[in-house]
Amino acid sequence: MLGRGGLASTRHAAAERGGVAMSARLGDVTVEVAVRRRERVRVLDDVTLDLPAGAMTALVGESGCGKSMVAATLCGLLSPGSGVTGRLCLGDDTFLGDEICGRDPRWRALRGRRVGLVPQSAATSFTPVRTLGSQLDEVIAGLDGAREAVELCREVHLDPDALQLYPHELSGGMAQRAAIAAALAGDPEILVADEPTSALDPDLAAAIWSLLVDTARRGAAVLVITHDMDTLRRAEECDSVAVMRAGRIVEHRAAADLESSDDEYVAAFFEPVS
Ligand SMILES: Nc1ncnc2c1ncn2[C@@H]1O[C@H](COP(=O)(O)OP(=O)(O)OP(=O)(O)O)[C@@H](O)[C@H]1O
Repeated sequence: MLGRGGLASTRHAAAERGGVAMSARLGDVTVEVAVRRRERVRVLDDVTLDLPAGAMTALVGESGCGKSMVAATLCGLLSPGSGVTGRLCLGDDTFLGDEICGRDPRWRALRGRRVGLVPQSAATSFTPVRTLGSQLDEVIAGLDGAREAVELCREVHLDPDALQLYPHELSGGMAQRAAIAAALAGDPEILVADEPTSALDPDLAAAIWSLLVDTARRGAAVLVITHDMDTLRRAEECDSVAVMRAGRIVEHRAAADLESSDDEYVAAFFEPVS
């Protein structure tokens, strides 16, 4: 049974913030990251992506196509020195061009509280020298979270005994669930999860997908970046899937429509594995 504590609290948080659930939109966003002095590489190319409140969106694409860059852009975590054009709307806040990078002061009130990230490298998102419990407590206190660490653990199907452990004592799957717990601590209205089930067995992966779908159904805009096409196929409640290639979104539609796409690259993602 999935924890329901966050259900009420996300609605409550949204109500306190004005009653309007937040959606996110990337509009014509191009990102170039600095690789050497005076040299930049284009990693996102004119990306437009709508993440409506209350909807679960998946983002798929070949390795290196820019999925994690979309996550970093949505969370204001692009590296300093990146060149950005376009527009990012997070609820009523609009960021233009380089404001998207993350140094704009408005990001401080947004990160964690309104926009949450489950990073791809879950294990390294915790410091190795402190227990998971002390780190989760700190995140909850910093974000004025409504739920305690034990409650968050139960919500993500992690045994609360794990709170006593140091990060190196967690399995990959435990670290992944701990990172999801940390991302949920501030009840964000926009949740970006980068490969949240890559280290989980199929049953746990399905449970985490249900949790993410629930998070969307209670009003959050949820983006899940994934290679886990089996779980994605079973997640019937996923509202739409965006497919990326070489820094661009090539299609964004309901999963059922993408299966019959004329684009071979897109259709290949949805072919059943024999
Ligand atoms: N800091 C950086 N400096 C230079 N290039 C980078 C940097 N970070 C990412 N890239 C490049 O940006 C492109 C997109 O990377 P990204 O991590 O977003 O891909 P991805 O689709 O998430 O891949 P994967 O599925 O393997 O995680 C890649 O070509 C990568 O090499």
